[in-house]
Amino acid sequence: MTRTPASKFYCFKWYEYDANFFDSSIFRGISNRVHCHPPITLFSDTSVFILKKSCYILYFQSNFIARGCSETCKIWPCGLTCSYKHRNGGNNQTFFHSSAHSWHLQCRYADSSCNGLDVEFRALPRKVLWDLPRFVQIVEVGPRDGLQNEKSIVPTSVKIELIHKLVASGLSVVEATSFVSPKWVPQLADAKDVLEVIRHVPDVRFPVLTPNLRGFEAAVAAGAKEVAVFASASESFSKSNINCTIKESLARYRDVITSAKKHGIRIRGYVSCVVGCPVEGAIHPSKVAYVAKELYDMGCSEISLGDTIGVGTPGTDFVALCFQHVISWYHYLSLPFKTNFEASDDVSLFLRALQSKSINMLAQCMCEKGEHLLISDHIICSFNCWTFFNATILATLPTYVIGTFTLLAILSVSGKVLAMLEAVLSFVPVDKLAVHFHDTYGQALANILVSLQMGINIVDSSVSGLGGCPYAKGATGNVATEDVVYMLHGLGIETNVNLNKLMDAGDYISNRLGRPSGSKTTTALHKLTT
Ligand SMILES: CC(C)(COP(=O)([O-])OP(=O)([O-])OC[C@H]1O[C@@H](n2cnc3c(N)ncnc32)[C@H](O)[C@@H]1OP(=O)([O-])[O-])[C@@H](O)C(=O)NCCC(=O)NCCSC(=O)C[C@@](C)(O)CC(=O)[O-]
Repeated sequence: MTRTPASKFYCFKWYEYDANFFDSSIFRGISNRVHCHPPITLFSDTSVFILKKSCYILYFQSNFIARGCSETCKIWPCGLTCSYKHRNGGNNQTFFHSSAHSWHLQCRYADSSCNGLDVEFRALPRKVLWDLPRFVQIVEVGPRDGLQNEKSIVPTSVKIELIHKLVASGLSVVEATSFVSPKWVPQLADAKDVLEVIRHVPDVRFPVLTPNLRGFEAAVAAGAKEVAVFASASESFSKSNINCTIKESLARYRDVITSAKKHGIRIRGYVSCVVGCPVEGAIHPSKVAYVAKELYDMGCSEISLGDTIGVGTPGTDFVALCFQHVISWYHYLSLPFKTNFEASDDVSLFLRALQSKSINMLAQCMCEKGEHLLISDHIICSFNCWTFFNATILATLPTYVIGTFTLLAILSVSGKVLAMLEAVLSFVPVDKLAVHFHDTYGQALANILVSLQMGINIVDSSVSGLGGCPYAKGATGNVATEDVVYMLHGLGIETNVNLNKLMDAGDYISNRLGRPSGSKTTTALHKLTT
């Protein structure tokens, strides 16, 4: 299986089947079914395919599917009607499918009426879950993120016992506490006492939060071997959480990181509000990419992307899909770029980026020029994007209109996890990224799954779903570690965590806090055993 990272197309050969496959009843069954649907002419969401002597499938992200065979190899832009020559029959036939959900329809349809499609069904999991990691590193944040929001002070001994229980379940990274101002977070005023006891536990990493040099020095004095700095992609949240602008926070963290490097201390970097902010609403991916890049360039060994208020949803939206289509059209038609968009040089630059590369470069362009581009927002107001959903019209529109449309599409992707990840991945290697989802809207597991599909294999979570940020109004707890482990094990992904022991830890802290566990897995399994 090969992957073309530059364009974010995924291409893989249909390697189970050789050319004989196309003569088989399976293929004929599918193709007959497909022909029952009207051929598509426009926007078949993400279906794009390459055909050679054997069959290749090429698709955007997790969507597909179209297939066929031909003697020639050609990449078709999304949504074009495609004719191909069947190697035996020689008839030209239209073979694209027509809608975003075509894949599901196709399979179900085939199941009810075609023989021999079992093979097709057995291949399903591989198609859907083809790129998941084998191992996921869980970063347990319960003792810090989970407890920091608790109103009544949890005794230090309880915090220490909780950490021991979490470690006993197999968790090897446990964020233990914060060396922040006790005036700001009174619950964690005992950071030194907690760390001094647990730091002797072998083979476990205990990162602690440090908001400034003062916190860093206190943490090192207490025996910290790993610290975490926490910036925000939202200016408003930065002010309410750490009382400074994003720029000021990055300057502070530069000092912390410089000092940490001297001490040989590992640094984790957080970016908060990566999809939404309680004050500013949707956060543009370019802002997240900018902060993540800064932290990474400074020397953070891992960047954790936090959906602080849990508003993110996994998917891209229809407008964003259209954005992808626009790019395809540009590539396919090699449209000339009349940079007659006189509004600003930045827009011209942006259009050139659009012409030359993929969404990655656009994200980069947005990151560097984002401020100016956003100023150009008014330009897009006069356009109604729905007018442009027809690809034929798109192809004939003056370049600047398409550019405008694209701006609109980009602006509309805010609040979506995939778009955010894609922007960040332009700057930070995937193995240096972690995700940190609060579960306010019940989207955390879905967001984790798409993050895994994007190649990320470090996931933050909190035992019993404890947590919430004292400075993020309305935010509830992190996704429960028990639920994450249950899902990962269900997917066949290793975590080295024993779910029963983890639930013990969850029960322990829930009892101490006097409320039921926030983990659905724990609740369900307890019901079974009582
Ligand atoms: C950054 C500050 C300190 C600025 O706070 P400030 O008031 O602007 O700073 P200051 O320098 O004026 O200090 C105020 C007082 O705190 C003291 N102080 C100053 N620094 C420290 C320190 N390190 N340790 C102990 N004490 C400290 C300092 O000495 C002074 O004491 P006073 O002179 O008034 O007696 C403050 O805003 C703060 O501590 N904020 C932390 C807030 C916090 O912990 N939020 C939750 C964590 S972030 C989060 O949850 C998000 C995350 C990471 O989980 C990811 C996600 O979900 O998105």
